[in-house]
Amino acid sequence: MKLEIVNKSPFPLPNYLTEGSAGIDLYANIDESMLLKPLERILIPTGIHISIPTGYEAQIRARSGLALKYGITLANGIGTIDSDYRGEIKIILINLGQEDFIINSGDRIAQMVFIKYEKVTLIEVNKLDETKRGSGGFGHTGI
Ligand SMILES: O=c1ccn([C@H]2C[C@H](O)[C@@H](COP(=O)(O)OP(=O)(O)OP(=O)(O)O)O2)c(=O)[nH]1
Repeated sequence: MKLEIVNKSPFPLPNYLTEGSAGIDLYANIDESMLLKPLERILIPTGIHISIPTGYEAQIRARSGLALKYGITLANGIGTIDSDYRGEIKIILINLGQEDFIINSGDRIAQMVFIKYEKVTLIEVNKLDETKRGSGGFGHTGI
């Protein structure tokens, strides 16, 4: 899939689809370093704008190294970038660690993956078909 991208950051475009890597690293495009205290959230600009083909979305995901070493993850779990969004992609970081975390311009703070999704027509009914599981969930089969 080809995708148009505007890069207003000074950082090079990522080498997507090389070496079998699924995620494009996203860089913090900030004027000054920022401090993220434990349990604080912050919105970090990337300088990246994209035009995603209809039927696809981009997902913003945490970087596992930052999560494991510092507790730095995304406050929204996975960010959804809609195919009709033309604004700047921004990253909602949260510090779930116990130490202050400093974000410097050019740090790779998250990654972006492209996903094809199913178009769904919702059909409203009064009753659903029956299954063995029924309403059971949330560990009802034990651990
Ligand atoms: O981590 C994120 C999540 C979203 N967005 C942008 C792209 C997305 O298309 C738009 C709206 O995101 P979302 O649908 O998650 O936001 P919402 O809270 O439902 O607001 P809206 O009413 O604007 O849809 O914001 C980001 O830049 N980063």
